[in-house]
Amino acid sequence: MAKETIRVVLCGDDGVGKSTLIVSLVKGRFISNLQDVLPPVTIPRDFSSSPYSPKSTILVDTCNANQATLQRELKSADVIWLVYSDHDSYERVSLYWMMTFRSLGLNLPVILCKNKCDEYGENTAAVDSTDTKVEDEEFIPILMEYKEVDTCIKTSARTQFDVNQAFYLCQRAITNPIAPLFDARVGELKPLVVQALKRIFLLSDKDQDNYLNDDEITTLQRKCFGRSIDINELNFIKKALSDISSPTQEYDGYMLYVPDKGITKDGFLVLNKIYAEKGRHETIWGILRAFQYTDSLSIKDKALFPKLNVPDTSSIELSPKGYRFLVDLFLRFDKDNDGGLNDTELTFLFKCTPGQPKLWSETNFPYSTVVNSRGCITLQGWLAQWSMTTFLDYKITTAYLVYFGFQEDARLALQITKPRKMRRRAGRLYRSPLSDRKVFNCFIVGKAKSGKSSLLESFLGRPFTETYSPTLGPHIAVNSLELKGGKQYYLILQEFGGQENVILENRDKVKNCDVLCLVYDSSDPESFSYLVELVKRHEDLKDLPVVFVALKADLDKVQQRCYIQPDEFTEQLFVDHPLHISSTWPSSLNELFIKITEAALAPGKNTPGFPPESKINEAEYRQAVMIVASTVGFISLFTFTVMKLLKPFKDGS
Ligand SMILES: Nc1nc2c(ncn2[C@@H]2O[C@H](COP(=O)(O)OP(=O)(O)OP(=O)(O)O)[C@@H](O)[C@H]2O)c(=O)[nH]1
Ligand SMILES: Nc1nc2c(ncn2[C@@H]2O[C@H](COP(=O)(O)OP(=O)(O)OP(=O)(O)O)[C@@H](O)[C@H]2O)c(=O)[nH]1
Ligand SMILES: [Ca+2]
Repeated sequence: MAKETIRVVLCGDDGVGKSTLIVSLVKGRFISNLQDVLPPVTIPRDFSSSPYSPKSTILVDTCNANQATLQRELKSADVIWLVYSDHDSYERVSLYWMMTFRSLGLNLPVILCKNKCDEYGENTAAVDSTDTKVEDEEFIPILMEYKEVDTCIKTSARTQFDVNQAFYLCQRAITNPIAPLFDARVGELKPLVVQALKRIFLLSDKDQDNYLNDDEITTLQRKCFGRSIDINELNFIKKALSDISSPTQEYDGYMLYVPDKGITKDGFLVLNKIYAEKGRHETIWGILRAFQYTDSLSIKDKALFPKLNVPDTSSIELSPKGYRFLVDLFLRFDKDNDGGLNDTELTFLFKCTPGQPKLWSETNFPYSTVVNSRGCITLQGWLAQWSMTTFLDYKITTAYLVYFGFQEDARLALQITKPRKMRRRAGRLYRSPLSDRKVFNCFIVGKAKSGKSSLLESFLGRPFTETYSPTLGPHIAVNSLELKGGKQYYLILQEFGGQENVILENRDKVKNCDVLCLVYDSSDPESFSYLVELVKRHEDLKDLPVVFVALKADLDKVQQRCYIQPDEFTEQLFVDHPLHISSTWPSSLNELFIKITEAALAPGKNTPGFPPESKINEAEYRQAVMIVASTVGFISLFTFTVMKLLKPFKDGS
């Protein structure tokens, strides 16, 4: 609840018992002959209050002698406790008080209270049973006419009858407001509430048979109210739903409850509507809040987008808990158990969300990942897709986990990888090996028509096609793969179409690239010079691990029309010669994807410009000899070392 303090302003005609009610509430007993106006009284939240109740509630007494003060107090109120006690003061409720509130421009909830009810019955015990009818007759026209009137209640400051309850209703008008839930004029739940409750029904219908069975209701009850439902209460609800949907009743023709199956979605909505009509707003709010709804009936941003401190060079991955939740979700929605989610199943899965993430439609989901022969996303693809989503924009993941009904803090479904460390060699920095990451991002760059898209498609296990259609914008593919030893990784491959240069100039994008895959068409003589130019143009790229690839190995290899041939070029950069592969040879592709992953895991070995360790040692050694050879001390030391090394040989021989 946003409000920490709420102000309850008591008003009503002279002598109706305003001051006495306040004292009665605070002291717990009746005191007569009080001063006209009491100073404001602050009542702190007690330990038994709900977490949504305010920290403190201020009760403000008023009198009618000073109109200016009265008006000022009314304007500062959060809720008005309007008291009357007899026929005359009742008449003035609509003739004077409600009019006054409206003319002052107050749009506040009003709790209408008929005090001194001890005077109407012979004794208090009798009051609530015999007098109810009269009260109802008095209250109904006011409730009908003034939507501001939240609830009506009768009290007795003398006998303490329902004084606490009246106070509670004042608080409730703020903490569990009815206005956002129910449209009193048309007598229906408001559309946003209906939408939220439908989503809650979907999430609670675990076995997805469209009924809430006893177990599901019990689980829902425990989630919302922290206790299990009483069997009698449950039977009462079922009977009530059956009764009101029987012939000639209000919901004749509706299916609200089906014996042995459970409560239907309509039944669930009608039940909540009845709660609203009966003034049990807090029950509806209890349900909504358990599912993270705010007072404006949207899901809390704090739940959708929890704060996460992510170091600049870390990445975000799904935790085992996150993967488990997504596996369960997939299996639950794969109704026909064929290992793929078809359109209907996907639509149903996304029903409790605002629709598929924008990122997904932009990346041509499900064709961004593995689909089966019927074009349905498989479990492998589903997990790969979420691994990619989490890597690219983890906020999408936390939000959707909440939409899907992830019960805990969405952060528990994620893990932040260690910040990337840098090492220094020969005066240059390079990326340290990684041990805690399993999702890697690889950029595939190369001349148009060199075969990048075909590579992405084969990565997803799709058959090779001869037809060429140029890639205009970015194109992404994600899949899992296993390295020797059985460790599983996810690899995101991206090509950029016409935007290649723009992306490679963007430092943030390059920072998030784990491996750069430089491809050329070994059957096209004009293909390699493109890469040489590209490496020259973007100096930054030399800090990334790179893998050179010669595509279309099934076609005849030609001499590259370039001042330097591919093998020579890679040698100059101290990286491996291009790997020759073909999208028509699956085993060669496998080799490549493993190589890419290994380059991501051990970036140092694949970063251009670093001679292999042995060559460095040789160079350093030669340098050392030159520096120290002049000193005699070194020579003896050196000789000593050599002798030590030689000795065991001698001994052994
Ligand atoms: N029988 C009965 N008398 C009550 C009750 N509450 C208040 N009274 C009496 O009604 C009279 C007026 O009570 P107050 O509390 O002064 O009324 P008020 O609304 O503050 O009146 P003003 O200060 O004049 O605006 C006192 O004599 C109270 O003892 C009640 O619940 N039952
Ligand atoms: N023989 C043979 N042809 C290939 C191979 N890979 C791709 N092709 C063909 O080469 C042409 C271009 O392939 P794409 O994968 O679209 O090339 P691209 O690099 O994505 O092209 P752009 O999107 O324009 O940059 C297509 O006609 C493919 O069928 C291969 O390994 N062998
Ligand atoms: Ca008073």
